Amino acid sequence: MRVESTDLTDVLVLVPEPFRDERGLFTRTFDTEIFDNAVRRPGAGASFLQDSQSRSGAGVIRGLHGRSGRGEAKLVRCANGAVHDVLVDIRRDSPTFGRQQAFLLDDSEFRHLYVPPGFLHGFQALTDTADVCYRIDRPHDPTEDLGVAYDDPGLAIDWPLPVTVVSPRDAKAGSWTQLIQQL
Ligand SMILES: Cc1cn([C@H]2C[C@H](O)[C@@H](COP(=O)(O)OP(=O)(O)O[C@H]3O[C@@H](C)C(=O)[C@@H](O)[C@H]3O)O2)c(=O)[nH]c1=O
Repeated sequence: MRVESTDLTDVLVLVPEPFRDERGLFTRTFDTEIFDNAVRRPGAGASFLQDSQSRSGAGVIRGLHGRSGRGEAKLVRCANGAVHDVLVDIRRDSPTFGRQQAFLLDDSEFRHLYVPPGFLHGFQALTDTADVCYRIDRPHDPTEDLGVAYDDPGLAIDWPLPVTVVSPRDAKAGSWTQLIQQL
């Protein structure tokens, strides 16, 4: 597994190295030792507590979601299909505060994102079926949900496909301006 830095401070891309043969492929999707070395924090990899998977149809957007309090660290990958994944840094003390970056996550390169606490996260499914798997380091708690509208003009995220479906929660999410006032 290779580790790449990104334009966003502390966000990493973990790139597995699949073994391919006539049967298909085998890939290790996570390696605690490599991850702990990359974030320079022994035990960091073992701290992921919940694994989740969502399935979306083409054009679906989920997000932008964040978490209040001490936030949550996340590992995100696309196990089936492809997604356009977007992160926004909401850490006021970060050199990349307010900046966003998009990543293609798919089932051919298997790139993973390591997202530390303090980010908004969202994605759009690019394929008829897109399965996104993610691990978090704190149990899910909806009382800490933060959200910003995926089409907020202050963020002006360039989503690649026409939007097909969003959840009722995401459809009524607040603005980027409102969020930064409450940080
Ligand atoms: C996120 C989550 C949801 N749920 C429940 C709540 C709800 O009834 C149902 C669907 O939840 P949501 O509509 O919030 O799912 P979704 O919109 O897919 O939420 C996810 O979006 C992406 C972008 C993220 O980054 C994730 O952290 C998460 O916020 O599943 C859990 O039980 N555990 C969880 O960890």
